[in-house]
Amino acid sequence: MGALAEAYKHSLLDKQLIPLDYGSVRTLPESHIWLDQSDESPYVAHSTGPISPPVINLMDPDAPRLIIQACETWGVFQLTGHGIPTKLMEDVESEAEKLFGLPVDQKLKALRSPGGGAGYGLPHISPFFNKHMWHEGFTIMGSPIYHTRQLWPQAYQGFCETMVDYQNQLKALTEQLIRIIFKSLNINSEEVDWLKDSQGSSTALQLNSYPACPDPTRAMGLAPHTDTSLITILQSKTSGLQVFKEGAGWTLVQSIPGAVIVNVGDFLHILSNGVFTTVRHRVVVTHIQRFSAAHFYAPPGDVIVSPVMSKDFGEVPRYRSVSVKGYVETKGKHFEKALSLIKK
Ligand SMILES: C=C1C[C@]23C[C@H]1CC[C@H]2[C@@]12CCC[C@@](C)(C(=O)O1)[C@H]2[C@@H]3C(=O)O
Ligand SMILES: O=C(O)CCC(=O)C(=O)O
Ligand SMILES: [Fe+2]
Repeated sequence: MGALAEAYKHSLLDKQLIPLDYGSVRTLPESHIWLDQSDESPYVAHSTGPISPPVINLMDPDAPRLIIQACETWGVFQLTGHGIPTKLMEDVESEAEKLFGLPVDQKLKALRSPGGGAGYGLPHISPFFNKHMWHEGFTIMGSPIYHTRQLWPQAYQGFCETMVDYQNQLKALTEQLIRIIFKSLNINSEEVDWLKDSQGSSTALQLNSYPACPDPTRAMGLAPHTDTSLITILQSKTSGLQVFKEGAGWTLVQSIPGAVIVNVGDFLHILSNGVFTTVRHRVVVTHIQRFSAAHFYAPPGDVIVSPVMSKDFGEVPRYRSVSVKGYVETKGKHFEKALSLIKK
């Protein structure tokens, strides 16, 4: 929990956004047609593209080098050999399927309150767009019990156990990756208090559902964004995520069974003085419903993030120092402009 709970708090105050009853919609409503938004149109790329992000096995002795390289070139890679049990990954997916399969009235009982971070609802970034996304999400920050009880007054335990187990394992995996990455940044993990005793770190688990869509090429699953995190780890059985790469455009990340997708977030971008790419990504939809689970990790709110200075990462800082809290607030107010607002 922590600082991430404050994300987009203010942008939501004036609008209560409620997901559609997707199951009952036969044609795409005007409010959900994105076609006119030129190069941002979901229609542009439903294909894989000639190149795609690297696949890295964490057990490979060469993994650290490959990870650093991927952070620079793509800002995203797929990871195998990560140790997250297949059974747990499957359970997360099937619990998500159960949750989003509930009747709308039931799901609305766990609706995110205005300005609240956790619960059921449309993406937090929705107020920055004039069209709605073809999406419904369930955000977990800290214990999932409060909102899950509203969904299943009696039978919330199985869901909660799976999510808590997943949160713990994903947090540990994220911290393992951070240690690898910090080495290349010349940061001694042993001297980073919040990493040694990660109590204060902020995490969030986002379950995403992209309902079956009657008109996929004109709808947007999740609008282009970069993540407000140090690192995000994503799982999905089905493809749908696209990443933007300079020179290649929007590229579909083909799902590999058992692999997770790791992406660089804004904080790692700042820390690396802009050398690691905070990857812009979005989600396309199809006639078939898709689920994903994204785990966000950020340092505690009062930690100051400043670009590291070295031969490899530059002698001149490209960003001003920011507190995690302060940046989350700037992102919530200015979204895409947040990084440029803290440029030197
Ligand atoms: C911890 C986070 C990170 C959040 C906000 C908060 C909780 C949910 C995350 C997402 C999940 C869906 C995409 C996104 C863009 C959104 O709308 O909500 C993400 C956002 C961010 O990465 O900025
Ligand atoms: O569903 C996906 O593949 C991506 C989700 C995502 O980008 C997010 O939750 O931030
Ligand atoms: Fe994302």
